[in-house]
Amino acid sequence: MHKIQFKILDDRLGGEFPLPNYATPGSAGLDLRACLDAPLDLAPGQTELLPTGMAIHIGDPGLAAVILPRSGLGHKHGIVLGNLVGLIDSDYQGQLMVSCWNRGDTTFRIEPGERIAQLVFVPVVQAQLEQVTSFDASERGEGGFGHTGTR
Ligand SMILES: O=c1ccn([C@H]2C[C@H](O)[C@@H](COP(=O)(O)OP(=O)(O)OP(=O)(O)O)O2)c(=O)[nH]1
Ligand SMILES: [Mg+2]
Repeated sequence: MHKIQFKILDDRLGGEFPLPNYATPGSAGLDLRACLDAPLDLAPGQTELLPTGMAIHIGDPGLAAVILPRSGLGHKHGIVLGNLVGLIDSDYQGQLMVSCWNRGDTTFRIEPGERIAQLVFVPVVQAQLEQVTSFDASERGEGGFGHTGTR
């Protein structure tokens, strides 16, 4: 288990709002909570940047974190992320923010402390780009975007 430093920026976190934790031993994501002062009604098409009340410092360039939608909110209520996926750099020390987008057709109420998205830590490879003028041939070559067909 990796150790990642975090700071509580909203006193309700760890009090009335539980700290992020893995819901089951096999869970990949830590749920992030909307640290709102009052319920927020997100109208169809509306996007709001919500604070999570916490900051992390990953500190290792070989790791990053991604913020992903919760499948229940996304599928049943159309509550996904305005940036589709949030990428948290290993040197970011600010508050984790969640861009919440209501892509559905009904208003959705987000309650203070509600679990709105999930945080997944992922390995990262930083690459040094090496400029060339031609590549060794590959089977695919420049084919893409459906090149291999649909069946
Ligand atoms: O959903 C998100 C996405 C990003 N971030 C924070 C952490 C991340 O390290 C930083 C920058 O994100 P990104 O590089 O994706 O945004 P940018 O538009 O390229 O901003 P910057 O110029 O600061 O890199 O913002 C969040 O808190 N939530
Ligand atoms: Mg960036």
